Amino acid sequence: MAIIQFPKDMKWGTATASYQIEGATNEGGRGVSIWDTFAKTPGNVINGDNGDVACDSYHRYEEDVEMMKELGIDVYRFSVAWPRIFPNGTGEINQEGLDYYHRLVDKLLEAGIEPMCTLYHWDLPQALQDKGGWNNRETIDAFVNYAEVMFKEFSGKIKQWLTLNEPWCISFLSNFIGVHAPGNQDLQLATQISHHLLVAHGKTVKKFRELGIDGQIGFAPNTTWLEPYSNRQEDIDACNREIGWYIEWFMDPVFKGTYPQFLVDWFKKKGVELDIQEGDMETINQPVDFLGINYYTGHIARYKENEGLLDWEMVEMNYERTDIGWPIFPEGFYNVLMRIKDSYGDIPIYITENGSCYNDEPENGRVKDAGRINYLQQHLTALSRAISSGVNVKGYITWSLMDNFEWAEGYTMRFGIVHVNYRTLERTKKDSYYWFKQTIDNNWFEN
Ligand SMILES: CCOCCOc1ccc(-c2cn(C[C@@H]3NC[C@@H](O)[C@H]3O)nn2)cc1
Repeated sequence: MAIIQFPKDMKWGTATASYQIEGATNEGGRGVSIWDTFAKTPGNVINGDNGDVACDSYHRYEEDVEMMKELGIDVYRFSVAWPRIFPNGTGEINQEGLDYYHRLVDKLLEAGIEPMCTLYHWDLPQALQDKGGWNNRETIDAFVNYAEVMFKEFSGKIKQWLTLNEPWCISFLSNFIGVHAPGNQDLQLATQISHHLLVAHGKTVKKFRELGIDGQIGFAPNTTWLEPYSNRQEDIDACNREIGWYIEWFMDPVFKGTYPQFLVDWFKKKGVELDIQEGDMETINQPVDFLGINYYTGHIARYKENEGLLDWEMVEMNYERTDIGWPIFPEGFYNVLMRIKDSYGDIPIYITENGSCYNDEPENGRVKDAGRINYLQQHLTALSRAISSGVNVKGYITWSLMDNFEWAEGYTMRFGIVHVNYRTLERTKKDSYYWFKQTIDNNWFEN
């Protein structure tokens, strides 16, 4: 057994997102989002699930904050539903929407918990989608306008801001692979959207600086790791393309001001022509205060000609998998963090999402989610290794505080350290909640 110890200033937290937990989609003046539309289109979400009720956190946020206070976390990462602030994306501000987030943030501050606000976690106002969504450069300015309102309204209360959650999911998963809203399957469209997202991020960071807001700002790309099946260069290159699609495609523009040429060339071969306007790359290349990193899984892979977009295939190595089918691959977590350190230096990093899907149900009021505890132990050990190797990790925020709407998987996949009964909305703290509480309290755990 080993003691895994963390730095004394390590921050611990939990994460959620508006569409996944709030419910009350027709309340408080909220406008329609693309996820309301997508989820209500038959076939898009398992069981036809949608976010109309979700965890009802719009009404139950006080109970949720109490659970977080008992947990002893330092920071709570939540997202704001843009359609609650601007029901039509732009134009008239919905005061009821601002009021809800003031209630939430005030409750967090009262509990001694730092709010970390994600401005965009996928619930784009449908009115903007109707005008082309992220493919329309006007949406960039609409986003900056929305962000400016939030910065001014919550200045002094919220001091940790994230512009975008998982731009790879917003662009490629949602507009090329097509399993998330709005469900397009067009590589040119998706790649152009990825560029517009980065411009929106850069313009928002510039606005944050211009306003002189007290606080820090970053963004939260999702990452993955592919370990080459062999040391053949074709296997190494194939893994590099997939890792780069998540990491370098989004981080090189922000930290280096350029797209990774090997991927630009690869996409060009696939017929993609990026429309980059004068000044875009300088806008994107704004210094950020910290980098959010989301990591869940990785696998072994090898080159396979003409397979998928990037010519690789997964090699089944019988890794243990979580209930959503993702391999448990903690070495990938370490490797991702080391790759980022080697590429981008000592940028402060928050792990803004890491967690696992286990669908254990309560028995006599207890949820024995040993699998989730095992996943946390393995990944926090990998994180400790990365910190010992010099990665500048400031905090660890687990996904998620509670079971919630897991996008196309609906309510069938549970990522929470707190169980939610979606019929009664009763919350039940799982064994992993108590394990995480002890780890936070100690700032170490026994592996
Ligand atoms: C047919 C091919 O299908 C490919 C599916 O490809 C993916 C990739 C990645 C994901 C994914 C889901 N999550 C968890 C969320 N992160 C943000 C938060 O809202 C969590 O709910 N992270 N990555 C899903 C699907």
